[in-house]
Amino acid sequence: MSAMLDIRGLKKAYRRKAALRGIDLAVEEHEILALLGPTGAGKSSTLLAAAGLVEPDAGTIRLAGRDVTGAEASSRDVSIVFEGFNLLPVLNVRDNIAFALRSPKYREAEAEIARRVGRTAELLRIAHLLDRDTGTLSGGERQRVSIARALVRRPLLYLLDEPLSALDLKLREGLRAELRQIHREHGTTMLYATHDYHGAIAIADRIAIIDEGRILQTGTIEAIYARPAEAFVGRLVGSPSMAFFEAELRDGGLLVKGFGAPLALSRFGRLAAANGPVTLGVWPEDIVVGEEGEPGRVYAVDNRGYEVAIQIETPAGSFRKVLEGRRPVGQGDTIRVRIGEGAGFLFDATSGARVSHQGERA
Ligand SMILES: Nc1ncnc2c1ncn2[C@@H]1O[C@H](COP(=O)(O)OP(=O)(O)OP(=O)(O)O)[C@@H](O)[C@H]1O
Repeated sequence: MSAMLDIRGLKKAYRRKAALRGIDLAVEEHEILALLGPTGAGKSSTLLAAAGLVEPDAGTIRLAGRDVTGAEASSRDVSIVFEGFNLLPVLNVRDNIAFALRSPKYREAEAEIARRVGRTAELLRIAHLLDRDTGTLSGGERQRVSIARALVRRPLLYLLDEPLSALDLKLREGLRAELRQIHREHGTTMLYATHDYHGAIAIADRIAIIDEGRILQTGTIEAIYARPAEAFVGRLVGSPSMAFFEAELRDGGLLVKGFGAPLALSRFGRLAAANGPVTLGVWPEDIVVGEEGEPGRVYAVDNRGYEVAIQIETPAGSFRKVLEGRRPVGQGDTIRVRIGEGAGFLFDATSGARVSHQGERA
């Protein structure tokens, strides 16, 4: 299967400051790929380059097998939704949504346009706004109209850049479900940029993690959980994200700062280094909080009614974890933590690259 969008070695600098440092990214046909990364990671630049709105310094971009690296934006069959709004102020909502369908490129029949606009407006719950002036809309309404403008077309690829950021939680969840519904019905292909982990896993088939202009890892969320490529991946995924502990490989064991007994190394599989400082990363779900194990202190408690999110401090590092129950622990409590059997990954203390290889063949 060839990719719908295939980006190789994409580089871009703005005023000699590198924003993209060799992006490799493939979006398969009919998939939703989330591009997940913190602010300034290069998400928008990647999408703009794919749309032909930013000229790359190096690399190639292929769309449905065709090399479009130097091609005009208008010749690429993509639809883009940006954080900023792209509405035409002189047209009402209906004509904004219909705009692309009336362009010389599409020139759909008016009856077909009316049908598509009506259906899309219904999906996005803006049917009651169709005759309104775009200038009179709220931020959330404008964003929905903007998404409708993109979705009314059937391009090869949708590029969505934080499309739901201006919406409140309920609307955001509703729209996410609707985007997935449109995806199911039409087998669309989407590249969806976001800094929101929950949003990414809720909508995407696969996730590509981006930081400082590089893709750190691409895969299903299960695959990323099973084998995070770098410590930074653990910081970006999970809810809460990965717990990190300062540790040291010494004499065939792992000494974790402040822990009584060393951890056996067998759990970590093949190791790249024999001795020296490492970072132990553990998914919070694999840390047991209770009566046994190493000492820790509850630093903060965030009550959520039926569960609590707590921050726990240990001599080797602090981490967040969710516990069930109304008030299982209180702020300032001394507790014990135990790292579950076979859990944890080791990362290079400086570069953050994973140095343990559990579950992988030597
Ligand atoms: N037109 C521009 N001129 C100068 N620098 C830019 C320009 N566009 C982006 N940058 C810089 O390039 C880097 C990547 O920006 P980009 O907008 O692609 O990141 P992002 O991941 O989309 O961030 P955000 O989530 O904040 O939108 C940042 O350091 C940004 O400041």
